Amino acid sequence: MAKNEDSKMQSNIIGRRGFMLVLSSPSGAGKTTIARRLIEEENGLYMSVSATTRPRRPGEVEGKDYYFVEDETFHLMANRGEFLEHANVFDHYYATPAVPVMNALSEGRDILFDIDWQGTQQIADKSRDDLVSVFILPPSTQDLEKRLLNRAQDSAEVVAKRMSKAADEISHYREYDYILVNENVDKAISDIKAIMVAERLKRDRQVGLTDFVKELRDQI
Ligand SMILES: Nc1ncnc2c1ncn2[C@@H]1O[C@H](COP(=O)(O)OP(=O)(O)OP(=O)(O)O)[C@@H](O)[C@H]1O
Ligand SMILES: Nc1nc2c(ncn2[C@@H]2O[C@H](COP(=O)(O)O)[C@@H](O)[C@H]2O)c(=O)[nH]1
Repeated sequence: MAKNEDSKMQSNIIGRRGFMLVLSSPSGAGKTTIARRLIEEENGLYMSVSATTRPRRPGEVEGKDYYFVEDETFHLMANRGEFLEHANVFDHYYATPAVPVMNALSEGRDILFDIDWQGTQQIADKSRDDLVSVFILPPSTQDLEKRLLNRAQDSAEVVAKRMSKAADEISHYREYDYILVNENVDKAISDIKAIMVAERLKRDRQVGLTDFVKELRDQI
């Protein structure tokens, strides 16, 4: 599928600061599925690759899905201030390396995050204006459990633990800018693309706007 170039063109003329597009949801609602498609289809959108102490799942690739690190390395990096946010989720540590994100934003690239509500709160505290947050709900609890089981990548015990935390995760939906029910993946993706188009046009993100408008007016 061709990548969407439309909203990039205006950025090239005026100059734009990137944003952080955060997806959160209870485990299994579909963040990873949606994120992979968005990265494939959206020009100018890049995935933030988190560091984690959780064991690698079959098929996961180091540096693409996660940076898999030992507990000791994780805490060393956290103490050195290398993370934009970090949290303990389902008994493992997860964190967003800060440098790639900061570079991307200033270069006008948008960054996609698949992180939990704790990380989203930390990013909102540090950098609210750069944040666009989307909370994804499953159509039903039964669907959520079915998706976790069908994914077939976690033990029954892990699935049960994730289901038991779902209500807590969902209780944070009010902290997000946009709420989507992921019943149909294509619809969820097209809704997020619509959000991105609108967010790319926000006046405050268009850093070259004053100069551009001045030039237009001077030409009249
Ligand atoms: N709209 C949908 N309809 C049916 N199945 C879906 C839908 N969206 C995602 N799935 C499936 O549900 C399972 C869980 O999806 P996914 O791994 O993307 O969830 P997640 O939110 O990233 O979970 P986690 O937080 O545990 O990483 C996958 O097998 C995926 O193919
Ligand atoms: N606060 C953060 N949460 C993160 C990060 N990377 C992933 N996550 C969240 O953890 C759970 C579990 O993920 P899984 O890959 O083990 O299924 C899920 O809710 C992710 O959104 C991060 O860097 N920071």
